[in-house]
Amino acid sequence: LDITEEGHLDLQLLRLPAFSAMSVLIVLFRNDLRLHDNEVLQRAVSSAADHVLPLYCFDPRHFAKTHWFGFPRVSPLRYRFLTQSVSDLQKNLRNRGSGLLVRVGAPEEVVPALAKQLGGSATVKGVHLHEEICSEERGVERSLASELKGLGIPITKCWGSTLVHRDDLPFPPTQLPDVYTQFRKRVESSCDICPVVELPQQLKPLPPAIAAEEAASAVPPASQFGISEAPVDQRGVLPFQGGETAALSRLDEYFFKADCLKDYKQTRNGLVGANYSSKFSPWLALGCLSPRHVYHKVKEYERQRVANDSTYWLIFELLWRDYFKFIGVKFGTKLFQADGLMGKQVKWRTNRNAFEAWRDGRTGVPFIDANMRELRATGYMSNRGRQNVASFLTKDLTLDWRLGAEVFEAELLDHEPTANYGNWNYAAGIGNDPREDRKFNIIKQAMDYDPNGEYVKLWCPELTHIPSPKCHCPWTLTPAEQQQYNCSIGEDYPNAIYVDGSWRTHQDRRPPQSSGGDSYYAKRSNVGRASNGRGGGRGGGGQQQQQQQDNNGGGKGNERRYKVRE
Ligand SMILES: Cc1cc2nc3c(=O)[nH]c(=O)nc-3n(C[C@H](O)[C@H](O)[C@H](O)COP(=O)(O)OP(=O)(O)OC[C@H]3O[C@@H](n4cnc5c(N)ncnc54)[C@H](O)[C@@H]3O)c2cc1C
Repeated sequence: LDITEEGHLDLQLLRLPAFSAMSVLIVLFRNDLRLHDNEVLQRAVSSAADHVLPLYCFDPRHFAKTHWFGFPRVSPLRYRFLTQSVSDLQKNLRNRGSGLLVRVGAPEEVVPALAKQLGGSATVKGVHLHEEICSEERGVERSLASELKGLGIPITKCWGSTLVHRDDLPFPPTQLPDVYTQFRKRVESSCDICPVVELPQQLKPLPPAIAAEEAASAVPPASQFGISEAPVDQRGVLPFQGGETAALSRLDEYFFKADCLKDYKQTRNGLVGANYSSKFSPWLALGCLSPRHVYHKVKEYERQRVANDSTYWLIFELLWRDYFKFIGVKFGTKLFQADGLMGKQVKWRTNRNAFEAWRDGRTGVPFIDANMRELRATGYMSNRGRQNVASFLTKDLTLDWRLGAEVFEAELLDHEPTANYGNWNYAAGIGNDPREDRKFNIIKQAMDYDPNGEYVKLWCPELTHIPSPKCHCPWTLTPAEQQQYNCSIGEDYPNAIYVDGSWRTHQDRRPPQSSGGDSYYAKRSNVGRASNGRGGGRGGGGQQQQQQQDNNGGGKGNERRYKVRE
């Protein structure tokens, strides 16, 4: 017999098999793949249950086809990021005396089967999970709840993916303002951000009956879902590694080691390099990083180093993420419909050749091609790039915006249904705020944000010898220039499938100065030195300017500020 120092019989050490007096809570992980700030896990481990069983289901439906056009739903890169995240979670749970059972199947089938295996409601006292927003995920929650009801097992849901808790909103989600600025101001003036939830160092043990299966369980190989191995491209802005461990280390690197947060607002629209923006999005999307944790780290940075426009702006951007999540709550499946949030009927084209040229980075418009090739090769594209390729697809090619959203869904490491489809609604001019309906001048954008052509040449090496700004509009090259720059248009690099009349004025811009001081980054960091103190760069222009700065695209607003500051 195992007797503890106090002389009590230790049932745990006896390793008794599952019996009816033992109680278990199942924690179903979905897009909350972390231990920090995880309320679901915290509630389960502080409950009266003897055992907590963390579970992740690889649901084959996630790896099937996209809804409208039947593209493969998850790219190899996205799959790799997911499996790295699940494996990291498993490792971190094991380090705290727990573990993660990984099974393949739909949660509404896997969880009831597991509950029965453990002894049904006599043993399993509940299933805990984070609540999701969109229709598919909510459908899973409903089916799961109904299956478990049949077994007499309750399901408990928690809200945990936004910075501002849904229950703290100063209005019901159905009355979410249609203008982001109004949402932001009301939230800023009346909401406190919840503190992060702490977990004990030692978690509750797994049910003994499952321990052996858990020890042997691992993420399924990509081939199980017909997904090929992910490529590695050294040109990527960051070697994105899935999981909470990498997420927390990226936060520490960006905020504290490289000290980039103080310049974020000036650098966030850059194109090449790891540190111009946070790159938190892939980890936020899978819940490897909690937005509340990011918020409290910003506050720590502000106390220790500096509080300025940039530190504020990162929270401002996280609120955009929240805004789209609450749009998802308010508008439901409208987010995914051709007519969008506004129910606006637009005659979209579906020209296959044009779409494939866009998707594959062969449009002959370098700024578009570079961005699409980066997405394909790395699973990431900058916000500036996303706005331009989305505008080009919907406003220049007038192709169905859902083609673009589904390509992004398949390929973006950070795909979140609300952020992805919400931003596409705005780009296509069918969102809930008509002021977000903007057409980007692709050549102006390319020349403003990539004045030396560094970005387009990184992803379209065919253009290497063409000086800037001509590298942004190769269709203007004479035959002699094509020969001189070793790039035959139509052979080495595609003919442009579309050239907009409004690009002409920018095509004739003079080449940039060759001094390093002309680069986007140099300009931006000089601007950064000028602003100090929270809100310092904001109040001056009155209501109208503020509205422009709040614009999701930052297109027109940002361009204007950029010029003024120059
Ligand atoms: C057509 C289109 C589709 C998009 N799809 C997604 C998507 O599926 N998932 C996603 O996270 N972002 C999406 N975005 C928003 C934005 O492009 C990315 O969040 C950003 O580029 C991620 O890089 P970062 O983490 O370095 O951003 P940072 O500039 O460092 O911003 C910090 C965080 O704020 C949030 N954020 C910033 N801008 C937005 C925005 N416009 N909408 C929602 N959240 C925002 C993100 O969580 C981001 O990680 C999309 C934008 C467009 C135009």
